[in-house]
Amino acid sequence: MNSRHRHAQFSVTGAGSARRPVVAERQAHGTSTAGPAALGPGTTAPPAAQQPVWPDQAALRAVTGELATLPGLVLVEECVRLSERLAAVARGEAVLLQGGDCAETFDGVSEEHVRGTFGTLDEMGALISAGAALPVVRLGRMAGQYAKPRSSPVEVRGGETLPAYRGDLANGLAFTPESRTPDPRRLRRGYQVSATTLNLLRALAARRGAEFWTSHEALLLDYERALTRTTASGVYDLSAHLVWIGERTRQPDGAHLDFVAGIRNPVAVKLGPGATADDALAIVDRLDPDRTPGRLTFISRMGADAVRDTLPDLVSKVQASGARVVWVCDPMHGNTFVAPSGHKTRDLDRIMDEVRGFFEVHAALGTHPGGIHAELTGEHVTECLGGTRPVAPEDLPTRYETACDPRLNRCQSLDLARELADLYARHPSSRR
Ligand SMILES: O=C[C@H](O)[C@H](O)COP(=O)(O)O
Ligand SMILES: C=C(OP(=O)(O)O)C(=O)O
Ligand SMILES: [Mn+2]
Repeated sequence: MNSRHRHAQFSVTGAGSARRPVVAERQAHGTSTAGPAALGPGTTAPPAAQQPVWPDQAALRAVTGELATLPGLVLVEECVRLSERLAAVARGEAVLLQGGDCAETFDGVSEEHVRGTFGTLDEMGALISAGAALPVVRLGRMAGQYAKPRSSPVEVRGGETLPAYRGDLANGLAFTPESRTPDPRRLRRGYQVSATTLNLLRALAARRGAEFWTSHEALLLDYERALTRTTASGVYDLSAHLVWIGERTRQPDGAHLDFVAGIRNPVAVKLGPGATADDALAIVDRLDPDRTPGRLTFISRMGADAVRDTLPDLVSKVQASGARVVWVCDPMHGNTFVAPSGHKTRDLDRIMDEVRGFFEVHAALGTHPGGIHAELTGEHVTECLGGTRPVAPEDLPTRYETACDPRLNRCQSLDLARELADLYARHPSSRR
């Protein structure tokens, strides 16, 4: 990874990000409204939170027009097959393992990096599969995870204020006015590097005759819409097999839910500690009106302190609605804090605690803990604390390379997988 990613420090307060109400982001400075491609007479575009403000609209139109003519990155039949695999997860017959960088970077696409994440997910999957005695569906946060929602629209360093980094699809990480100005040509580069990554992933998966799927947050709607195609089987976003909507953009009347309601890919939505059962039920009605197992995944990211209190009501009421969604635990985003050194970090003990809480909730309700969603890398970075080869607070500067959130390194990822294997083996619904 490029040295410019080292020592990334954040002036924004990371500790409370899980507690920030979703609506607070809606009117944030620097947020533009991106409407649907075509609107009927008298209709208005739903507001889109967390969009970059593109200064060059003509360049944006040119790039999105070009992307709209290019082949999709994935095939419709692949998306359909992933829906079938996720239906098995929803029925309790498989486990979902979703992971990868918080933010992929264009410069970070190397064979070593892609192999590292792929191999880590593969090893984790083998461990979890053995513990659960179930097949594991491997889904990378890869080949398109290039857009980031932010707590603050700006970053302040040494008295200078610039737009926050919103992912390589929007602007650059370097703290200069040129780099931080959103550039629509990045959308084309994002398509190209996603294709490069996918090419390698397909080769790695084929070598083992394994299935591997791709996913990213469908945040930057100009990009997602440009890669959406109307096919004989319906409308699909062919930028990835699965796309998800994040905690900051799941407003019921917002453009992001509106977008995924219109596509047939399997989709996921993050639910933070402020989410109510009514919020979840409204999302079910909107995205999964036919109650199709595999269509909708909820990614719970409550935080270790909240998961045991907040999750039961959501799971039981969604279950009572007749929906058979996949429940996945993201134990990363509710457990973020800033270390005294200024590094945004997470402690593996807290991550494990949230995972255990997630399993306890499902054990009490008799439902299936569908899987895990983690930010991780195969490299030996020092971004999260703890583990059997422990990273201590003083180690954080050694290899802190993430462009956004702290990732588990390979060793910490395997620690997590061993814990999951154990939890599945002991879970009441386990086949053992
Ligand atoms: O993954 C994403 C981060 O949690 C999100 O971008 C917010 O991070 P921030 O609080 O550093 O802006
Ligand atoms: C921004 C992210 O998560 P959340 O929407 O849960 O905050 C993420 O997955 O990187
Ligand atoms: Mn993240």
